[in-house]
Amino acid sequence: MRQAGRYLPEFRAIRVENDFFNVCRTPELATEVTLQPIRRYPELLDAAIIFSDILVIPQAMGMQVEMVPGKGPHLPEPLREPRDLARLTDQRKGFSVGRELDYVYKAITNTRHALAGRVPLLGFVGAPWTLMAYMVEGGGSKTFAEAKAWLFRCPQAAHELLRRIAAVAAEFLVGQVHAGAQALQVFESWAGELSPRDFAEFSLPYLRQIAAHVKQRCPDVPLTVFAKGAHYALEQLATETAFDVISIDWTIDPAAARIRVDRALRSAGSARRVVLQGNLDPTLLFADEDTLRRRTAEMCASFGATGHIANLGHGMMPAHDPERLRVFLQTVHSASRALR
Ligand SMILES: Cc1c2[nH]c(c1CCC(=O)O)Cc1[nH]c(c(CCC(=O)O)c1C)Cc1[nH]c(c(CCC(=O)O)c1C)Cc1[nH]c(c(C)c1CCC(=O)O)C2
Repeated sequence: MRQAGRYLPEFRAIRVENDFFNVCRTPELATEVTLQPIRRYPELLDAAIIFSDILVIPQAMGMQVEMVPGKGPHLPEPLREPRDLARLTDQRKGFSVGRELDYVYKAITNTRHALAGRVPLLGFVGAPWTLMAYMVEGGGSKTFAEAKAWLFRCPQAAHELLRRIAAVAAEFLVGQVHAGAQALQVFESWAGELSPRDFAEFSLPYLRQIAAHVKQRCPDVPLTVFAKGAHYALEQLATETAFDVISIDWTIDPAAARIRVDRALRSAGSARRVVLQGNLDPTLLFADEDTLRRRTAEMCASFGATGHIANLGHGMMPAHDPERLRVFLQTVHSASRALR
């Protein structure tokens, strides 16, 4: 998450001249920025993730989205009530996911060529609840009161919006595979704002639909879900969806997550193996090197020798030192060699 980004001076240099979404919309720039971390950490990163943002879907559905430096995403005309759904363009005649988001497909194809097989390329989307939260709040929020009020006050309109976002997201993921993405991730970054009951009603069904749609069309493409803060849903994600990988944040103990997922699969009589991804607290990159090494090795050991993709539990931060990230990456490799 934000493997490319402001912690890298070479990224900041490009952003001086270019607006965030201009980078997303210009295949050469998106490729350049996607490759920056791959070049800086040769042999250490096992995948690249296409430079884009989850908010390209609200844009494709007709909403204006700006990236305000130092503040994050801003949607100047948020959806405030159910009748605002009429402003969205996804149901208008002639709307096409492929046409609206063609620039992402071009960036993916261009980046696949530029990577020349060095590492696989990941595509991604935002999940419906997380995107709805931005579309209703108009940006980030401490409480998500506006978006949650929608869920409780107008559940039908909320489901209508979530269903429409899910349809666009699912088609967009398949299009990314056709453009060259070799694995996919779905970001439900605001899952933790929902109670288990509301996650079951407003998030899980759409995650399930997206996974089913993609798995039907692209059965061999690994599919990851990151539902930040949704510890309570580990078992459901493992047994009630088709995701191959569950990415967890640092508030779940890896060994406990492994046991819970395996137990849930066994009691559901499922023979499938779910991989876990995560989960170092990104703030540990601010610790001294010895602490970072020790905690990274502990994390790898806790996940176990197999079925783990090492990652941070959330995104890189602008103040992170790129050399500390190198220490993390080197330690992941040495720790996993030792485990095997
Ligand atoms: C919620 C979310 C967003 N975007 C994303 C999520 C889900 C993951 C998560 O929970 O963080 C996902 C995302 N955003 C970005 C990527 C590109 C791929 C990568 O390198 O990881 C990915 C996978 C680029 C980005 N997206 C953003 C940046 C930094 C902005 C800049 O360059 O000005 C990058 C590199 C901006 C962004 N975009 C978003 C926010 C909240 C922000 C502000 C964050 C901040 O200011 O640190 C929405």
